[in-house]
Amino acid sequence: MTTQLHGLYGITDSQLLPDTNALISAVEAALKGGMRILQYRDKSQNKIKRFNQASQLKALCQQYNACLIINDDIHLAAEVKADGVHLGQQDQAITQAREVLGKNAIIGVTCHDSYPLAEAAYQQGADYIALGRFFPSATKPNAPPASLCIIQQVSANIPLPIVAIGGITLDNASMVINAGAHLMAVIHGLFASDNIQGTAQQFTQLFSGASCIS
Ligand SMILES: Cc1ncc(COP(=O)(O)OP(=O)(O)O)c(N)n1
Ligand SMILES: Cc1nc(C(=O)O)sc1CCOP(=O)(O)O
Ligand SMILES: [Mg+2]
Repeated sequence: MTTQLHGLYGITDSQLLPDTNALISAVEAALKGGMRILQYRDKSQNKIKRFNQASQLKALCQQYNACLIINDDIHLAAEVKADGVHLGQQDQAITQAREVLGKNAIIGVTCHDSYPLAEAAYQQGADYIALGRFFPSATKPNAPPASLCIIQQVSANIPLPIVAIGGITLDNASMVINAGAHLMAVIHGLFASDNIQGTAQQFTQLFSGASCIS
């Protein structure tokens, strides 16, 4: 598997897009606009809905040569043959994800504003480091704030792609890119847009050569 982690990283939100048809249409619009990495994030306990939605998103992402990452749930990632999983500091361990998903899986880890957490994630075999939140977030208003300096510090010392998250919009995206972020993880700034395809296109144009080939 050849994987380049770069560009727009859309994340679904079960409150913003509760209906499966609306979810699939919104994601397809973002894929048409150039998004090549998608995270399925649904905090509900509805296993059947989560499996059905994640399976449909896997097929859709495959159609567009895009990666599907599952938030929090290593076993759902395995069940739907997703490309990887995103783990927070309160989620399961990287080693456990690697054991279940194998060496080619993409494992991303939330490191907030912390260099020691980023260093630990790198040592434990993470594939990308997520930092944030950089701007006020409509989706997760209580996420701890991060300064742009952490992007510079991590990119200077750790050879992994950096994902910036939290309140990212077309207006502020260039700040995280200029600081050294390789991917922008976006929920509201993408999926709450009236024109998701056009917004994805504009985010994608901020990068060149974004792709995720499996
Ligand atoms: C790309 C990306 N970065 C950070 C997060 C947040 O993960 P976590 O801290 O586990 O919080 P939840 O998303 O699970 O509420 C993420 N999901 N994706
Ligand atoms: C899921 C999540 N994690 C964050 C963190 O800082 O770890 S911020 C966040 C929400 C991102 O959504 P939006 O683009 O709407 O702000
Ligand atoms: Mg989590």
